[in-house]
Amino acid sequence: MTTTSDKNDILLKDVPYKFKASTPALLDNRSFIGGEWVGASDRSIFSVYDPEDNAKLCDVADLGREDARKALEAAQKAFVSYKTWTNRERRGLIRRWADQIKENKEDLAAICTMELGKPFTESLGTVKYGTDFLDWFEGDIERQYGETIPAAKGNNRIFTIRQPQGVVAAITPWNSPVAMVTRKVGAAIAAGNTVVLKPAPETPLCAIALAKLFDRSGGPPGVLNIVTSSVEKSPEIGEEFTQNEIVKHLSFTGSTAVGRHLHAEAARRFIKTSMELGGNAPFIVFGDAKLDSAAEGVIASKFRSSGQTCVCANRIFVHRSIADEFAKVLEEKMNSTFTFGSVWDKDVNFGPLYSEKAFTKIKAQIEDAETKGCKLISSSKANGNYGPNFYPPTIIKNASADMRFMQEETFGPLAFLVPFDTDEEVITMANKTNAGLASYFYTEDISRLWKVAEALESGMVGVRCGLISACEQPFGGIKESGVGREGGREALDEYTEIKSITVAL
Ligand SMILES: NC(=O)c1ccc[n+]([C@@H]2O[C@H](COP(=O)([O-])OP(=O)(O)OC[C@H]3O[C@@H](n4cnc5c(N)ncnc54)[C@H](O)[C@@H]3O)[C@@H](O)[C@H]2O)c1
Ligand SMILES: O=CCCC(=O)O
Repeated sequence: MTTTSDKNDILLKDVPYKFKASTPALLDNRSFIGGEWVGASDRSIFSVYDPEDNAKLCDVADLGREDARKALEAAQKAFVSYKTWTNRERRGLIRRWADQIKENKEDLAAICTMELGKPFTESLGTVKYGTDFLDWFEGDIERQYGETIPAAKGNNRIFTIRQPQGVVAAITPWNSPVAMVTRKVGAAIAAGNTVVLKPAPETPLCAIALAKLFDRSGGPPGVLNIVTSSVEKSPEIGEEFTQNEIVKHLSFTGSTAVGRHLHAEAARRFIKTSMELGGNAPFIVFGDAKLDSAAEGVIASKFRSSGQTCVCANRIFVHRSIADEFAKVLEEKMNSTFTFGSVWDKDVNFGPLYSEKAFTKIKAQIEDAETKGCKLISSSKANGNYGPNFYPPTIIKNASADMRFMQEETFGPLAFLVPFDTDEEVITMANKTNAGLASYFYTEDISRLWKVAEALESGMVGVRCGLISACEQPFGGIKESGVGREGGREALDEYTEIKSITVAL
């Protein structure tokens, strides 16, 4: 642990500006509690690194359990008045926040590129995706209807209303530091709750920037609070979130292992949870598929964000009759799709992995596949030096069920191709995982389309499309991929309670 010696608030320094920021004030390294920008009460800090070269970007306030408690108290205080806001007033706030993000999209994208290593053009896309959620929630806020229910007793009248839950504690991962925040926090605030957010230690700067924009939009103090923390201190914040009676809803996006732990802890106090966890998506190319479009689907699904999304294809099953031809088509498309280079170059569309840890995991999966006799084909243009965490988009032919990738998320740009013979066999293989987030398949047969879509055990299915993520879609998984849905018309329901009111006439 490092400690600042001067004063509580850590001033931003030593952040290399790799872009011409029109609003440099967006970049900050402090937390945000009750409308104040603060450092850790014990003055500790942690470092954030640039995935492109592993160089240190800056130090950030490393808050602990006491600070998290203060943030929860600030959120509870703010809830007292925020819950009286009309839906139209909340709608205005979400609108202004979305507008602020749109006005500052280049700065925010640049911060995303700095801390995540995402190519700048792709970061702009992720900022747009993040803002789409706020646009969507804004549209839904005024449609939080109740019902009237015919009563069995003649003199009674029953109706329901929806009310906010109170203080929501939110935890987000590093891999999508803008959209995972707006998708979760935007819905909670739109529904009338107040929030304490703990962003990932690897990518806290986007969350801080989003809070700055929220502040500028007239967000009242305490409605959104940010508690930044290191890897080491995150568990104590998790403990405070699950043990403090102020928290009414714990909303987590991240790995299944951490989600399982937090879900169990939250259950002790019957805190409502939303759990958006890991995936292990199957992607099936049936023998009748159009190979060009299936290959485009693989590229969209597998290689988006260098393979680092929860919905990335993880296991690609290809019918044996077309397996060789499909690998060839995929290789050609990969060669013509990707441009490598500095992530700040606007033409570059494929970046490094987010850390050395991720790179090591990919290498282990590759070694496992090579030991078991697989052939590797990497994108032909990827032979420059693109930094220590760069791994090129790669096809692994003739992969088999005994390999590591079948049971663990790859979270990197490795397309494992597994041949199959029958529909029954491939559906059994596709469902043979504890995860159930996304699945994809390509076929031209309408009867197979329905049967397979119904048989796949996942919360989301992409049929003849590799990119399914959208604000209007209920996003979430079954099995060990989580509980609840984010986005879609279900989103605000997650953050409200139904109250039934019976009136005797
Ligand atoms: N289903 C979805 O919508 C979705 C979206 C994005 C990412 N993910 C999943 O997230 C994972 C990648 O993200 P990650 O590596 O950041 O996951 P992670 O579980 O390691 O960390 C997620 C967050 O939890 C925090 N955390 C870790 N241990 C904690 C604890 N004991 N108490 C409180 N907080 C704790 C981390 O600091 C981080 O903020 C992948 O498995 C991916 O599939 C899922
Ligand atoms: O990584 C997970 C979320 C990305 C998405 O919403 O598509």
